[in-house]
Amino acid sequence: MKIDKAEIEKHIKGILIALGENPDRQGLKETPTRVANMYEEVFQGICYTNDDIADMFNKTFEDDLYVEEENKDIVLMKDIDLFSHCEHHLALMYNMKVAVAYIPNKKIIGLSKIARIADMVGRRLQLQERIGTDIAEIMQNITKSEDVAVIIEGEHGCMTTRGIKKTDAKTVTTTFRGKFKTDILLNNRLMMMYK
Ligand SMILES: Nc1nc2c(ncn2[C@@H]2O[C@H](COP(=O)(O)OP(=O)(O)OP(=O)(O)O)[C@@H](O)[C@H]2O)c(=O)[nH]1
Ligand SMILES: [Zn+2]
Repeated sequence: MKIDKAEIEKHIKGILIALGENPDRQGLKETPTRVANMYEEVFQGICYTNDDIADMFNKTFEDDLYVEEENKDIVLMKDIDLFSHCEHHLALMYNMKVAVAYIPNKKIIGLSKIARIADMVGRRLQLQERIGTDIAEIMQNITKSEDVAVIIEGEHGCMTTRGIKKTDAKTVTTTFRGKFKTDILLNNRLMMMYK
Protein backbone atom coordinates (compact mmCIF):
# COMPACT_ATOMS: atom_id res chain seq x y z
CA MET A 1 0.00 0.00 0.00
CA LYS A 2 1.17 3.52 -0.81
CA ILE A 3 0.04 6.87 0.55
CA ASP A 4 -2.11 8.70 -2.05
CA LYS A 5 -0.50 12.13 -2.03
CA ALA A 6 -2.73 13.57 -4.77
CA GLU A 7 -5.85 12.79 -2.69
CA ILE A 8 -4.27 14.32 0.41
CA GLU A 9 -3.44 17.51 -1.50
CA LYS A 10 -7.02 17.75 -2.77
CA HIS A 11 -8.50 17.37 0.70
CA ILE A 12 -6.06 19.76 2.40
CA LYS A 13 -7.02 22.39 -0.16
CA GLY A 14 -10.66 21.67 0.73
CA ILE A 15 -9.92 22.14 4.43
CA LEU A 16 -8.25 25.50 3.75
CA ILE A 17 -11.34 26.62 1.83
CA ALA A 18 -13.63 25.33 4.60
CA LEU A 19 -11.60 27.39 7.08
CA GLY A 20 -12.40 30.49 5.03
CA GLU A 21 -8.86 30.81 3.71
CA ASN A 22 -7.79 31.57 0.16
CA PRO A 23 -5.73 28.51 -0.87
CA ASP A 24 -4.26 30.46 -3.81
CA ARG A 25 -2.65 33.19 -1.73
CA GLN A 26 1.14 33.26 -1.73
CA GLY A 27 1.75 31.61 1.67
CA LEU A 28 -0.78 28.82 1.13
CA LYS A 29 -0.26 27.97 -2.54
CA GLU A 30 2.17 25.15 -1.84
CA THR A 31 0.65 24.12 1.48
CA PRO A 32 -1.39 21.14 0.21
CA THR A 33 1.77 19.69 -1.41
CA ARG A 34 3.84 20.38 1.70
CA VAL A 35 1.25 18.68 3.93
CA ALA A 36 1.07 15.67 1.57
CA ASN A 37 4.87 15.35 1.73
CA MET A 38 4.78 15.67 5.51
CA TYR A 39 2.05 13.03 5.84
CA GLU A 40 4.00 10.68 3.57
CA GLU A 41 6.90 11.01 6.01
CA VAL A 42 5.09 10.94 9.36
CA PHE A 43 2.54 8.26 8.40
CA GLN A 44 4.91 5.97 6.52
CA GLY A 45 4.31 3.21 9.08
CA ILE A 46 0.65 2.87 8.00
CA CYS A 47 1.92 1.24 4.78
CA TYR A 48 3.49 -1.63 6.70
CA THR A 49 2.18 -4.41 8.93
CA ASN A 50 3.98 -5.39 12.13
CA ASP A 51 5.34 -8.43 10.24
CA ASP A 52 6.71 -6.12 7.51
CA ILE A 53 8.46 -4.01 10.15
CA ALA A 54 9.90 -7.15 11.76
CA ASP A 55 11.31 -8.20 8.35
CA MET A 56 12.71 -4.71 7.77
CA PHE A 57 14.73 -4.62 10.98
CA ASN A 58 15.48 -8.29 11.47
CA LYS A 59 19.20 -7.97 12.22
CA THR A 60 20.15 -10.45 14.89
CA PHE A 61 23.32 -12.08 16.13
CA GLU A 62 23.47 -15.59 17.47
CA ASP A 63 25.86 -15.48 20.36
CA ASP A 64 26.89 -18.45 22.53
CA LEU A 65 26.59 -16.13 25.50
CA TYR A 66 22.82 -16.27 25.37
CA VAL A 67 22.52 -20.02 24.85
CA GLU A 68 23.60 -20.54 28.48
CA GLU A 69 20.49 -20.30 30.66
CA GLU A 70 22.38 -18.54 33.48
CA ASN A 71 23.43 -15.74 31.14
CA LYS A 72 19.92 -14.91 30.06
CA ASP A 73 19.30 -11.51 31.52
CA ILE A 74 17.62 -8.18 30.86
CA VAL A 75 18.71 -5.98 27.97
CA LEU A 76 17.12 -2.53 28.29
CA MET A 77 17.21 0.42 25.92
CA LYS A 78 15.62 3.51 27.41
CA ASP A 79 15.05 7.18 26.61
CA ILE A 80 14.33 6.51 22.94
CA ASP A 81 12.66 9.77 21.94
CA LEU A 82 9.62 9.47 19.72
CA PHE A 83 6.78 11.39 18.09
CA SER A 84 3.45 10.03 16.97
CA HIS A 85 -0.08 11.22 16.17
CA CYS A 86 -3.24 10.29 18.07
CA GLU A 87 -5.89 8.62 15.96
CA HIS A 88 -8.71 10.57 17.61
CA HIS A 89 -7.63 14.13 16.81
CA LEU A 90 -4.60 13.64 14.52
CA ALA A 91 -2.82 15.64 17.25
CA LEU A 92 0.84 15.26 18.03
CA MET A 93 2.05 12.94 20.79
CA TYR A 94 5.33 14.52 21.82
CA ASN A 95 8.10 14.45 24.43
CA MET A 96 7.69 10.71 24.28
CA LYS A 97 10.32 8.48 25.79
CA VAL A 98 10.20 4.80 25.00
CA ALA A 99 11.96 2.03 26.92
CA VAL A 100 12.21 -1.45 25.41
CA ALA A 101 13.50 -4.44 27.36
CA TYR A 102 13.85 -8.11 26.47
CA ILE A 103 15.56 -11.25 27.66
CA PRO A 104 17.56 -12.70 24.76
CA ASN A 105 16.70 -16.23 23.76
CA LYS A 106 19.71 -17.36 21.69
CA LYS A 107 19.42 -14.31 19.41
CA ILE A 108 20.38 -10.72 20.21
CA ILE A 109 19.01 -7.87 18.14
CA GLY A 110 21.18 -5.06 16.77
CA LEU A 111 20.61 -2.18 19.21
CA SER A 112 19.85 0.49 16.62
CA LYS A 113 17.08 -1.72 15.25
CA ILE A 114 15.15 -1.32 18.51
CA ALA A 115 15.05 2.45 17.98
CA ARG A 116 14.19 1.96 14.27
CA ILE A 117 11.24 -0.26 15.21
CA ALA A 118 9.94 2.37 17.67
CA ASP A 119 10.38 5.08 15.04
CA MET A 120 8.40 3.21 12.36
CA VAL A 121 5.60 2.26 14.77
CA GLY A 122 5.34 5.95 15.76
CA ARG A 123 4.67 6.78 12.10
CA ARG A 124 1.09 5.60 12.31
CA LEU A 125 -2.14 7.02 13.64
CA GLN A 126 -1.81 5.58 17.09
CA LEU A 127 -2.93 5.17 20.65
CA GLN A 128 -0.06 5.35 23.12
CA GLU A 129 -1.15 1.93 24.40
CA ARG A 130 -0.95 0.41 20.91
CA ILE A 131 2.54 1.80 20.28
CA GLY A 132 3.61 -0.40 23.22
CA THR A 133 1.84 -3.54 22.03
CA ASP A 134 3.04 -3.09 18.43
CA ILE A 135 6.68 -2.68 19.51
CA ALA A 136 6.38 -5.70 21.84
CA GLU A 137 4.91 -7.87 19.06
CA ILE A 138 7.67 -6.90 16.61
CA MET A 139 10.40 -7.48 19.22
CA GLN A 140 8.97 -10.94 20.02
CA ASN A 141 8.85 -11.78 16.32
CA ILE A 142 12.48 -10.78 15.68
CA THR A 143 14.13 -12.06 18.87
CA LYS A 144 11.97 -15.21 19.26
CA SER A 145 11.83 -14.27 22.94
CA GLU A 146 8.47 -14.06 24.72
CA ASP A 147 9.97 -11.89 27.42
CA VAL A 148 9.56 -8.32 26.24
CA ALA A 149 8.55 -5.11 28.02
CA VAL A 150 7.79 -1.65 26.67
CA ILE A 151 7.28 1.44 28.82
CA ILE A 152 6.24 4.73 27.24
CA GLU A 153 5.88 8.20 28.72
CA GLY A 154 4.33 10.88 26.56
CA GLU A 155 2.41 14.11 26.28
CA HIS A 156 -0.64 14.41 24.06
CA GLY A 157 -1.28 17.59 22.08
CA CYS A 158 -4.99 16.85 22.17
CA MET A 159 -4.89 17.20 25.98
CA THR A 160 -2.33 20.00 26.29
CA THR A 161 -3.10 22.44 23.45
CA ARG A 162 -6.87 22.04 23.19
CA GLY A 163 -9.84 20.66 25.11
CA ILE A 164 -9.00 20.17 28.78
CA LYS A 165 -5.57 21.89 28.30
CA LYS A 166 -3.70 20.11 31.10
CA THR A 167 -0.27 21.20 29.94
CA ASP A 168 1.69 19.12 32.45
CA ALA A 169 -0.27 15.87 32.12
CA LYS A 170 1.90 12.92 31.18
CA THR A 171 0.71 9.44 30.29
CA VAL A 172 2.72 6.37 31.18
CA THR A 173 1.81 3.05 29.58
CA THR A 174 3.34 -0.37 30.14
CA THR A 175 3.29 -3.53 28.06
CA PHE A 176 4.68 -6.53 29.92
CA ARG A 177 4.95 -9.86 28.12
CA GLY A 178 6.21 -13.31 29.15
CA LYS A 179 8.26 -13.37 32.36
CA PHE A 180 7.96 -9.60 32.76
CA LYS A 181 4.27 -10.21 33.43
CA THR A 182 4.51 -13.37 35.53
CA ASP A 183 7.74 -12.87 37.52
CA ILE A 184 7.27 -9.99 39.92
CA LEU A 185 10.96 -9.95 41.01
CA LEU A 186 12.09 -9.65 37.40
CA ASN A 187 9.52 -6.93 36.84
CA ASN A 188 10.82 -5.06 39.92
CA ARG A 189 14.39 -5.37 38.66
CA LEU A 190 13.35 -3.91 35.31
CA MET A 191 11.62 -0.99 37.02
CA MET A 192 14.77 -0.32 39.12
CA MET A 193 16.83 -0.21 35.90
CA TYR A 194 14.23 1.99 34.22
CA LYS A 195 14.22 4.67 36.95
N1 LIG B 1 -6.42 5.80 25.74
C1 LIG B 1 -6.01 6.76 24.91
N2 LIG B 1 -6.79 7.82 24.69
C2 LIG B 1 -6.33 8.78 23.86
C3 LIG B 1 -5.08 8.73 23.26
N3 LIG B 1 -4.92 9.86 22.51
C4 LIG B 1 -6.06 10.58 22.67
N4 LIG B 1 -6.92 9.95 23.50
C5 LIG B 1 -8.26 10.31 24.01
O1 LIG B 1 -9.29 10.01 23.12
C6 LIG B 1 -10.48 10.58 23.64
C7 LIG B 1 -11.45 10.98 22.54
O2 LIG B 1 -12.58 11.44 23.22
P1 LIG B 1 -13.84 12.18 22.54
O3 LIG B 1 -14.81 12.53 23.65
O4 LIG B 1 -14.35 11.36 21.42
O5 LIG B 1 -13.17 13.49 21.91
P2 LIG B 1 -13.26 15.03 22.40
O6 LIG B 1 -14.69 15.47 22.44
O7 LIG B 1 -12.33 15.84 21.56
O8 LIG B 1 -12.74 14.88 23.90
P3 LIG B 1 -11.88 15.85 24.83
O9 LIG B 1 -10.44 15.63 24.49
O10 LIG B 1 -12.20 15.38 26.22
O11 LIG B 1 -12.30 17.27 24.56
C8 LIG B 1 -10.00 11.75 24.51
O12 LIG B 1 -10.30 11.41 25.84
C9 LIG B 1 -8.47 11.77 24.27
O13 LIG B 1 -7.76 12.24 25.40
C10 LIG B 1 -4.27 7.59 23.52
O14 LIG B 1 -3.15 7.45 23.01
N5 LIG B 1 -4.77 6.64 24.35
ZN1 LIG C 1 -6.17 12.93 20.63
